[in-house]
Amino acid sequence: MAGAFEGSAPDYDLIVIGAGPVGENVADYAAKRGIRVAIVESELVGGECSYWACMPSKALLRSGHVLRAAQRLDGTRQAVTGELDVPAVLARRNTFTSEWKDDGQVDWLNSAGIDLIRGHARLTVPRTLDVNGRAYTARAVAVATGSVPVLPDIPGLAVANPWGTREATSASAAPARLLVLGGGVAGTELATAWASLGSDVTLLSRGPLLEREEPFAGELVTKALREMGVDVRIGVSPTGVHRDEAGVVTTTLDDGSTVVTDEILVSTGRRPNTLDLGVDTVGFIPGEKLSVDDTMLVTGTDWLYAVGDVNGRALLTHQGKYQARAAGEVIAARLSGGDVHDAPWGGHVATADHAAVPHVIFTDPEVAGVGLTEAQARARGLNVTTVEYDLGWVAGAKLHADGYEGHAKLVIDEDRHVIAGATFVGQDVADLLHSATIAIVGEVPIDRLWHAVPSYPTISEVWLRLLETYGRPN
Ligand SMILES: Cc1cc2nc3c(=O)[nH]c(=O)nc-3n(C[C@H](O)[C@H](O)[C@H](O)COP(=O)(O)OP(=O)(O)OC[C@H]3O[C@@H](n4cnc5c(N)ncnc54)[C@H](O)[C@@H]3O)c2cc1C
Ligand SMILES: NC(=O)c1ccc[n+]([C@@H]2O[C@H](COP(=O)([O-])OP(=O)(O)OC[C@H]3O[C@@H](n4cnc5c(N)ncnc54)[C@H](O)[C@@H]3O)[C@@H](O)[C@H]2O)c1
Repeated sequence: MAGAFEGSAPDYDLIVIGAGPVGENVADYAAKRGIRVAIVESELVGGECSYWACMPSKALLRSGHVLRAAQRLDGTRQAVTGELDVPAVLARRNTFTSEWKDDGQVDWLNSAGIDLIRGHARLTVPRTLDVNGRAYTARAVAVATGSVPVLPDIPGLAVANPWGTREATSASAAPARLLVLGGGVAGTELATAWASLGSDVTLLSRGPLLEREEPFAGELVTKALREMGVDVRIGVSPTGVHRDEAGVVTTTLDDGSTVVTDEILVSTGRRPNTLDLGVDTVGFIPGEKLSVDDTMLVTGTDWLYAVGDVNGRALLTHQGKYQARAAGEVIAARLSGGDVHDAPWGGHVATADHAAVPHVIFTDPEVAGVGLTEAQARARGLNVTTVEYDLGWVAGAKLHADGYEGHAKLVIDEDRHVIAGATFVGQDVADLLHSATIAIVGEVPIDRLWHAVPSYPTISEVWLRLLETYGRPN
């Protein structure tokens, strides 16, 4: 491999482009194996998740969740009679973003022995990239540049100065009226957050909410949002947007109606961040994802890796970090001539991306899913049975909230007699999800699950109820 540098030593063994959660983990896991690593970052070390996505959005959501949970309990309801203190919630959110400063993350890079190069990186020739006009060489390069929001082509939208998810997670005050465009994960979470913080929210969705989930998830979230006062409009799309001189935004819909708000949030999906990255030099179309194998090696190369949102496999921090652990270690192993464990479920592959991607949507109720929905399983041709149970009938759930509303569903692969997918919707179900992830990744036979006894009285007793609904083995 040294021949690629015409006799001169490369600057690094590995250069990672993008110091989001994923890039940081690629660098860390590679550096721990003793190779020389640098990371390039054009904005803040810590990436989207830390400053404009996961952390601030969850901080914005949490206070409303806690207040409503208290209001659902007789006895506690009487003790909690006020409204949220919005400036205090926003100030608490700011602490979770470290006030949008990355000093702590930079200290961690230093302590991990990873060099930081500030600037925008572009691939130029194999194993070489340009940052601020200087060429850096490495034996391997890992791209972890994340994703960027998609702005739909709606007349007037771009010039109406819309909010993206960055503005919606970092705003310093609640707009009096907010229109949210897009009924996916970000749209439903941010509609919940800003409605909790006092905004008068209208949520527009061209299809059912959360359509990649089991249908009951979107139905329960729609009902709950409406009960919170959100005007959820399904099956409509904007035909035009106009912001007047006073800053008021008027959005015209295809049913002829108009919505007047102070801000419009666009949360209509994201695309891989590859537009200005030089990916054409490795045969990819700028703006499209970098396709990879299960070790995150980019198709058609033997030195370039793509990890996290940028490879399009799962736009989630924890799943990207899982890929990063595998990629960091396999890069180090390949560069140092070590053993490579790339068989399915080996230490150097992200096999779970295909079978068990856990995700939690922090609406109220929470939506927690892993593996395949029934529709996805049937589309893959699996021979499946499903079982469902009303979480409101579980004693542990009744203790969490008076009139608890929630639902659970398992998708069972009958040929392998294991769980292929699980979905839980309800208050406080997020931490229940990992039990299902373990059952799917561990391919635990259904019959054996009868020996995994949930504690009484917890929400996890829904596992027993689901098994009883499915039927006890002979
Ligand atoms: C509103 C919102 C809420 C979310 N909430 C959750 C959640 O609760 N849980 C969850 O798991 N996921 C959540 N996500 C998804 C999560 O944010 C992403 O999956 C995660 O940030 C991806 O990490 P990454 O490291 O791949 O990319 P990013 O976090 O986007 O980091 C990429 C980094 O690369 C840098 N960069 C880009 N191009 C270059 C370049 N050419 N040169 C140098 N640096 C460059 C960027 O500045 C950035 O710092 C949320 C997303 C949004 C939008
Ligand atoms: N809790 C979490 O883990 C969390 C939270 C937020 C975001 N995320 C991640 O970020 C990713 C992006 O989130 P997102 O909500 O932006 O995307 P998404 O794909 O979840 O939802 C986008 C929504 O916008 C709609 N849409 C797309 N184009 C449209 C158009 N032209 N007009 C009207 N509606 C349109 C889609 O039908 C969909 O309902 C998600 O895939 C998710 O992985 C995760």
